[in-house]
Amino acid sequence: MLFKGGGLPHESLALQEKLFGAGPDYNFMTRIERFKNSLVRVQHFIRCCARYNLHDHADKKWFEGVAFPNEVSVLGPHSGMFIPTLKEQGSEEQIQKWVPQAEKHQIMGTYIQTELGHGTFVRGLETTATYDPKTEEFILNSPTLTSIKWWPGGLGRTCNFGIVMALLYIDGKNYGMHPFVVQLRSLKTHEPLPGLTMGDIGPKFGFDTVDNGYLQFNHFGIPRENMLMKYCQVLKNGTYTKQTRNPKFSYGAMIFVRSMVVYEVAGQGLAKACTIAIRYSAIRRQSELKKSRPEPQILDYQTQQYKLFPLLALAYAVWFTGVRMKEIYFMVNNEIKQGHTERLPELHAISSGLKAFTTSMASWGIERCRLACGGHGYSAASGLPKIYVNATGGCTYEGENTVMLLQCARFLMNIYGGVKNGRRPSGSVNYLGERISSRCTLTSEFTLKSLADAFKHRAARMIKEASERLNRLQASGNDPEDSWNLNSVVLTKAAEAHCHYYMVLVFESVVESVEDNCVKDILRQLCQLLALCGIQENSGDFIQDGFLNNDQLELVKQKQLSLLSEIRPNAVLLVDAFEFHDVQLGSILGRFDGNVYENLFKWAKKTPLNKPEDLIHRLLR
Ligand SMILES: CC/C=C\C/C=C\C/C=C\C/C=C\CC/C=C/C(=O)SCCNC(=O)CCNC(=O)[C@H](O)C(C)(C)COP(=O)(O)OP(=O)(O)OC[C@H]1O[C@@H](n2cnc3c(N)ncnc32)[C@H](O)[C@@H]1OP(=O)(O)O
Ligand SMILES: Cc1cc2nc3c(=O)[nH]c(=O)nc-3n(C[C@H](O)[C@H](O)[C@H](O)COP(=O)(O)OP(=O)(O)OC[C@H]3O[C@@H](n4cnc5c(N)ncnc54)[C@H](O)[C@@H]3O)c2cc1C
Repeated sequence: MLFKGGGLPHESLALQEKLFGAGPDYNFMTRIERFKNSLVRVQHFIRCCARYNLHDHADKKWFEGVAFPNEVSVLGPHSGMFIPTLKEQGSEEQIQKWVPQAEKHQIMGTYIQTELGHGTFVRGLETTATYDPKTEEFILNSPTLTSIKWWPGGLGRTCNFGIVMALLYIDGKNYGMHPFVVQLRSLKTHEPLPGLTMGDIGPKFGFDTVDNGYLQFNHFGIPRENMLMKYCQVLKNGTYTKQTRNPKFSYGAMIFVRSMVVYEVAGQGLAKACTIAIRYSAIRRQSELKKSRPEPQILDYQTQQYKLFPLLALAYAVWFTGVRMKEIYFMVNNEIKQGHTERLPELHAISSGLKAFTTSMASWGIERCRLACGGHGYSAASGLPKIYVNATGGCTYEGENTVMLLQCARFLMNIYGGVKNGRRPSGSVNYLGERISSRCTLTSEFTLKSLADAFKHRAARMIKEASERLNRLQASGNDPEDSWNLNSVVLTKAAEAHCHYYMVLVFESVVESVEDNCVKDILRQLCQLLALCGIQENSGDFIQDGFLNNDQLELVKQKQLSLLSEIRPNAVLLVDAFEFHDVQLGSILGRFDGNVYENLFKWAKKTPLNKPEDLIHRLLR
């Protein structure tokens, strides 16, 4: 690991200091300046990776965090979607043709699926790719206004290639959604190729550094060899062949990004927000805790601890869960490459569920961190608004969270139905094969095992009840689709309970794996706090069937509050342990040296509005 802990080559840091510190500050730039500045950093990043021979994924990711603090560059869709889709869905010949060019950034690609009229419902997408055996071409077309491709990152001005998801038609027959490699722009002039209308979709809530764009096809021909043909082929004469029963293999890129989003977006975003809010809360002194005593650190107020320490525990939980999610993705993906696709449904379900669960929790948590920092939290100097607007995009892209929870719920209903027919579940849903014990083992000791068992009980009960309610709705005369819709709120909650249990279980396993007793004790406190807050915030789920009673809930609340003061002495160390470099944090409130006020004043004086300009003076006269 070359860079972990900030071993960044000096000139890159100097560049980052210049770009963020001494030079034009992101916060003082217009959208176009931010976009152009990002492109400069993309070029610098690519040169540094070549110069320092950066190939290790973790090193590149760390360096990306410095080069693009709390923002996505066009490298996101290029390396996170375009290249993986080529590798996963391309034939050997196609991989050889395009992947080397893409990895050398000779071509820059994106993933082009969403349309003006459809994003969630992939089967409702309208762009067509009609095979013409005479010219041995696919003719791509946007048949309607709503079929215009809309949102893909980098599509507006930057990318010259893309993977286009389109409906394959041969001899009038619709074969469904397939991926096609499409050159979008001339490699010489960078102008859109004839038959393509392209542009940027305009300002957004965040993502200022990415040109999310639109693309309209007007009977645009591409060679037959440009349909990615690992799993399905179209022969010269138009014959369609396929090597997989599962039509969802073409959805593979989405599973990859969902699996990465848990760590890269939710985990990193929440951990950074906690770092900023907790460091600032140790710096900021305000009000009077005791008469005639100095103003205390705001971190000494119990309410401030109650706001931030559960989020710190959550940040650690999402971080560990994101690491586990990546491990599972690469393990199952390797199995699939060897033809073993049995675990694809579970991978789809857990990646959909955790992507939704963690990005929702992280968005809520980042905003709570901002609110805990008073007025300076509302300043762009805190870095928190930028972290929020970029992280919260993860609740929508790669599958809107409600829809993703319903996909997870669909899998849970299938598994639960199978258990009733004698099938033994395994992996992340193995607990659904166990008898649900109504006996609560929680004691005032609050062992991690007893806490995890409480979340297991809650998830199993809610999944069972969702399944039974679905059956009752159908038994009372509703057709399957209406029954599903009338049960969808209950289904999403059951999916959330499953993901919540999964996250507590992962955290418990990490704590048990730690050998250093001091670290083990501190992480155990965080895991306990995570679980106790989960019980308190969802207490209805735990008392509904009598699993927990009021006395036990009172014990939960007391333990939760006592943990706050136990965690207080280590709170700053726990955020320092994330090892974010100041440039990665992008926050004056969260500076490692704690020198907030002096730098806040310096920063404010640099704002363009303070530049003496006749125009403004004239306006103000
Ligand atoms: C670029 C990032 C790089 C790296 C990541 C790191 C960090 C991220 C940082 C920044 C991100 C930067 C930019 C963001 C980039 C964003 C890109 C996008 O948003 S791309 C577009 C994403 N769009 C979607 O996700 C659309 C969501 N909709 C769907 O996926 C499908 O429509 C849906 C699954 C909802 C329904 O599909 P449908 O065909 O209708 O199937 P149905 O529900 O009927 O189910 C049938 C059957 O299929 C199973 N199934 C569904 N999907 C999959 C799948 N993907 N894999 C496997 N199986 C699947 C489903 O479970 C069901 O099975 P059963 O019949 O129940 O057995
Ligand atoms: C920052 C960002 C980057 C993106 N990058 C890309 C990219 O690179 N490539 C790309 O192809 N796309 C990209 N997208 C598009 C993204 O994938 C879609 O926005 C997303 O899939 C949601 O689809 P939609 O916007 O059409 O919302 P819709 O599908 O119209 O959903 C709108 C709302 O309707 C409700 N809803 C919809 N369907 C259901 C259902 N079945 N059950 C219950 N409720 C439902 C939900 O509340 C949902 O929020 C990006 C989007 C964003 C915000």
